[in-house]
Amino acid sequence: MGKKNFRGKGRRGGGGGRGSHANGGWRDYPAIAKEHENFQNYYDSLLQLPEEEKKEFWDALRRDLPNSFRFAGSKGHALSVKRHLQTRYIPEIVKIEHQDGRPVEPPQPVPWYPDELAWWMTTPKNVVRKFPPFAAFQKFLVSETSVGNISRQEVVSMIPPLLMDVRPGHVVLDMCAAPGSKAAQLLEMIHQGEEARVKKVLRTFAEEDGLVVGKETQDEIDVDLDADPSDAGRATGLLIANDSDYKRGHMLVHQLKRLSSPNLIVTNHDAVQFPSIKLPSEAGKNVYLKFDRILADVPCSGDGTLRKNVNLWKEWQPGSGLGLHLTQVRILVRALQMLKVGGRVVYSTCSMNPVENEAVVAAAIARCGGKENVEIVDCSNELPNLKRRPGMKSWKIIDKTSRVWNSWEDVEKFAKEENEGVVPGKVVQTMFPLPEGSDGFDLPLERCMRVYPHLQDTGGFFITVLEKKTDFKARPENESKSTVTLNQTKASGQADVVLDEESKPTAETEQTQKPAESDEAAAPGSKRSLDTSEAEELPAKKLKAGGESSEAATPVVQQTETNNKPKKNGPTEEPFKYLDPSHPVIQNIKEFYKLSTRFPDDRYMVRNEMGEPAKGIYYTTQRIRDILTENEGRGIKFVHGGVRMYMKQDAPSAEVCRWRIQAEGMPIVQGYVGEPRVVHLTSKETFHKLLIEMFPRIADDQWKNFNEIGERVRDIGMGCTVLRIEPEGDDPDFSESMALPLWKSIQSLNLMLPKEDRAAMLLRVYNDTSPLINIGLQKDQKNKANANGKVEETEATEGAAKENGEEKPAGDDNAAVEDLPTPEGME
Ligand SMILES: C[S@@+](CC[C@H](N)C(=O)[O-])C[C@H]1O[C@@H](n2cnc3c(N)ncnc32)[C@H](O)[C@@H]1O
Repeated sequence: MGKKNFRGKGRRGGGGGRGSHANGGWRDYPAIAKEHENFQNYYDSLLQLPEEEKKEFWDALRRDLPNSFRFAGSKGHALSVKRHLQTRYIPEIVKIEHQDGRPVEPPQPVPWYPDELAWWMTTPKNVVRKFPPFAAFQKFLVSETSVGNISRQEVVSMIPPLLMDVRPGHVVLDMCAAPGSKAAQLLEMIHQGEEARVKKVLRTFAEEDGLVVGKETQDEIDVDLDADPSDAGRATGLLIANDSDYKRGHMLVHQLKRLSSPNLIVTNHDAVQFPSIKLPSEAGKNVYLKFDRILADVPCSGDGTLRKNVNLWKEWQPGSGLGLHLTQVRILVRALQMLKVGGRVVYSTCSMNPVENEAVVAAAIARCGGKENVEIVDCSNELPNLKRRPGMKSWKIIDKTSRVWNSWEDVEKFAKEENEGVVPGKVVQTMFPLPEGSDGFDLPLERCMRVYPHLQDTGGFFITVLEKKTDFKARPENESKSTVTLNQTKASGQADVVLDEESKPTAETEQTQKPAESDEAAAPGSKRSLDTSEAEELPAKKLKAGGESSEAATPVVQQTETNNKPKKNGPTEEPFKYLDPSHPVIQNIKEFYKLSTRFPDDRYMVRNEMGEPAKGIYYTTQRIRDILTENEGRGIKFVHGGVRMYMKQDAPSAEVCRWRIQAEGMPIVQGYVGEPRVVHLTSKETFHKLLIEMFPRIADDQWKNFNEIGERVRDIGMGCTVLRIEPEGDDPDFSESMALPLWKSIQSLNLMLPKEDRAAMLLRVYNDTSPLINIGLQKDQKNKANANGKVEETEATEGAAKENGEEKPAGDDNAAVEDLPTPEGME
């Protein structure tokens, strides 16, 4: 391929070097004026950057954000997808030139991300999307993103999970998780090493159980079985991904489902009142879940995202962050309460405003009893290549009228002397740095981390890692140490939401906690919402003690958030009902697939009130089973849990199990499926045929076209089988072992994979972008063209037609519709 210039409507030439050109020279549409006097003045005075750095800071904020992505999924798989970027796409990208002849900068690894699994390039997303020379690369990005192998994520957003130190077996909560890019990283960490561990364990009893597990891999040799040993190598960790917004919660489910993890639960709660999750009782005592790691990536004003959300240049308001401060503190306090001693909370925002950052950290630590109870972890040795600045120790507050306040004392004075006791909109004491000499003044806030746009060409971001040193009872919010009378705070909506009695639906207390904090068992369903977008709208209130209006009696009243609107709740979710292992369907599945008795059969679950298998059977970890079972009827809003493992299917005869293994459940169960239901494939060519052809025929000797698996697919019984792909040879594009569901019917075979998965594999393994061939449909069309109307062949299926978006053809009722299933997600 020769050199390629940009051609197209948006072409302007120039720009594009990392950090060197104001707009990259790509854009054609009217630019938003990237100016905001107040905003600039505030941050200039706040950050106190040296003059030359100040310019770099603002120049960076005005530039397009680099286009970044992360290779996701298990490490081995992620590395193999990364190899394609390096060997196939980068060599082509470097041939592309700007109009002025400068070469395009190819994607480069993000310097601080482990294993070079995160990459970025200066060419903006919209250019890659629109310009023909990038077409193949764009296809690769889209295809791998659609199947979950690539996560399009801003680089700063990748930092918090990396600082959480999540290990296999950990119990993790992501309190504000939607849309889920950080949750996906956390889930990957929980599963780290699982594939190799499971294989290592399977190998130990493979011979005894008559299982063929293939060659021993290097990963298997290297893996540490002790990292998560208790469940035959399977990951035992748990991620609860929560978001208070129901719709965003579903985006979260969509994003995380692609990882097919039985270790994931998605919930829909206000993080401030995240409910205590009950575990099976121990010695007659109630036990509640505590977390090893919690991510509090809280809602924020987002002024660090200016490069991505250019509208913020217009929309930024002085005091944008003020309305969120209290919610942020409450979320962080709740996180610290739910943490195990020794556990970590990572608090992060995409805001640069200390009122949402250091002030929140300081206020939360103060409520939790100070630095003896909660330590700010020194992370200076972590991610050494990440450039950052220390957290601030002093700052000013700007209110919504642009008035700048140096201290809470000034605010009180103004309120009392000039404003009839009313504090300027939403300003509260905890927003200010602690005065010298006060408790907590020596908190090492410099350990907080600030990422500025000009340091490494990113968005602005704030991260702090906190470690719980001991159990504590959090101080109620209204127990202020302020000299200001705050006894009206209940009336103004500042009641202690975590601890208050009315939010407890049951009389249960957490026996795992010290008695002092037993009231932490906050319950679901409390009436109080703290959705801050609503709180932003609240008018300033003026409250007077006892209704009187003398100056001396006028307390200073902090305006805070209240709740007057309903939460964005969704419909009631289907219940989660676990099946008894003796259920005839489970027995039938075990028998048909000759499942090893070592595979747990007490973790199968269905999603209907009857508790009977109807459409799908899901699988979860044992811990999730316990959680979903114990908390039934406690009002906890679980919106997702479990991996679909078996789907109901029309079967051609009574001997064929009507429950086929679903692709997403396959990695979990495949190693335990008995040889009678396994087909071993080793050749790249055979796999290509199965990927590109839907419903390829095996009847009339056509099984001979299937090379090494021909005889096997001719002889194996009908129904679902495990197709184990065990590449032979040293072709790096065809080197990954995998297991996929293959359906055998009388006349044909079909890989039970959604179309986008087939297309992604064709692209990845064969660099093939040709369309899929639906043999079933071709046959059907041939039949219809047959003027006699006699349908001689039965292969064309309703499912196949539907899969192509067609209605079942009229008159086809005569056709003996065969047993070909259409994979889920193909319709
Ligand atoms: C900064 S975003 C989180 C981004 C996410 N962690 C990620 O990496 O994709 C903040 C999220 O908090 C949610 N949210 C807002 N208020 C909340 C509350 N009180 N409790 C829980 N979630 C909340 C919002 O719906 C939003 O999805």
